[in-house]
Amino acid sequence: MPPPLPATEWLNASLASHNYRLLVRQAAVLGMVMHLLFIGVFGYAGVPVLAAFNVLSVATFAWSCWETRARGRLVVAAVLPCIEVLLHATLASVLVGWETGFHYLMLPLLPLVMLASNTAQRLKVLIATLVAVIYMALNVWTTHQAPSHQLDPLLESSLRYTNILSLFAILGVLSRCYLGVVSRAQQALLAQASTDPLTGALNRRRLLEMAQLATARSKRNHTTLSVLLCDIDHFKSVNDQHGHDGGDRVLKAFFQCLQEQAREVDCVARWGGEEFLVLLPDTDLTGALTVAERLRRRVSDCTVNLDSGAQVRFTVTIGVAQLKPAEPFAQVVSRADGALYAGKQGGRNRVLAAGSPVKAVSSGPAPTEPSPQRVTPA
Ligand SMILES: Nc1nc2c(ncn2[C@@H]2O[C@H](COP(=O)(O)OP(=O)(O)OP(=O)(O)O)[C@@H](O)[C@H]2O)c(=O)[nH]1
Repeated sequence: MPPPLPATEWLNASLASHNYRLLVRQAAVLGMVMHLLFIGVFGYAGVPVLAAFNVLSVATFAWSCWETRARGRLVVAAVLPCIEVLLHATLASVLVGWETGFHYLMLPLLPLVMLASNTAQRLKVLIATLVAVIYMALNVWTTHQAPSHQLDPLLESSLRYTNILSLFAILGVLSRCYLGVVSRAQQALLAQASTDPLTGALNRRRLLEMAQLATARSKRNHTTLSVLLCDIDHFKSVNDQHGHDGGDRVLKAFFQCLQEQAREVDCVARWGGEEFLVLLPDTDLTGALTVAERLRRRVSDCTVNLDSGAQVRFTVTIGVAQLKPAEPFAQVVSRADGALYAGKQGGRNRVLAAGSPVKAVSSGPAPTEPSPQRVTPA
């Protein structure tokens, strides 16, 4: 799992995602189509300067579309249409008047600039101020100066309503896009807050949340719930012999083994250091002991190949306990911990059950004592 990223970097990563690239490309294609139509409209209305400008606009949107295909040029692809909108709105307002509503298309530039995650705050404020000044200057200019081309009233209204509709559409799409980015970043942060960055296992905090739910469900539905507390044997010596990186590789391999043995409804969490806790809903002690023994065997068959060429074999000791009625979750963990401790004392590489009712997986008399019981000989 990659190291955790700060929130702003998650946002940047989301903005640079495939979806955002696609959105800019679609907007560029739409811009090309709209400006192709404007070439015809302004040609027909006898405003050759605007018709010619729209030829440039089509070229700009085509360029923007092409930039979305090149890696890392998303900023260029997004900035080109913004410059075009600013120039087009200014020119059109001066030549065919404020009433045509081209100035409306300048308004989405503000949220676009302010939400751009890679731009420095000062630059954002500068650009936003510039847009506001141009907008107001245009309004003042067009209030005192008649447009150089007076359009047919029907065409003027059609252009105005088209521009108003475009404004709503752009703001709607922008809001939807930003919401998507924020919710993806939120999900990523939530996942980060719930998992152990080294192995990808759930962390202790998340496990406790899930355990609270599982305990409540088990008590309400009168179903069983068990826990496995698993601790790698002599892990310190793995670190000592193969370095911390080697130890980390063993931890990851161990988590893989745990995941392979667990069902989808089970929760595997890093409880701390080289200790993992597995929560087994709808599982009684007998079932939990079976899972634990399978896991113990799987781990003892596992070989971790390190970059140094060394091969590491390791074993695990597992304490198993079933939740008793009315028992808090911390108590069942504490009993599993007691069994684990006894397993370590007894020689390691074994599965021990704690509490009552106790049943051994291996053949032999079923233990009757609530104290830790050895299930598997080392
Ligand atoms: N590489 C690595 N080591 C860790 C990590 N977290 C804890 N450890 C190491 O895990 C070791 C745990 O050692 P001990 O508690 O003495 O246990 P042990 O050597 O496994 O001995 P037993 O549990 O008694 O079999 C310590 O050396 C910790 O530094 C980690 O994230 N990565």
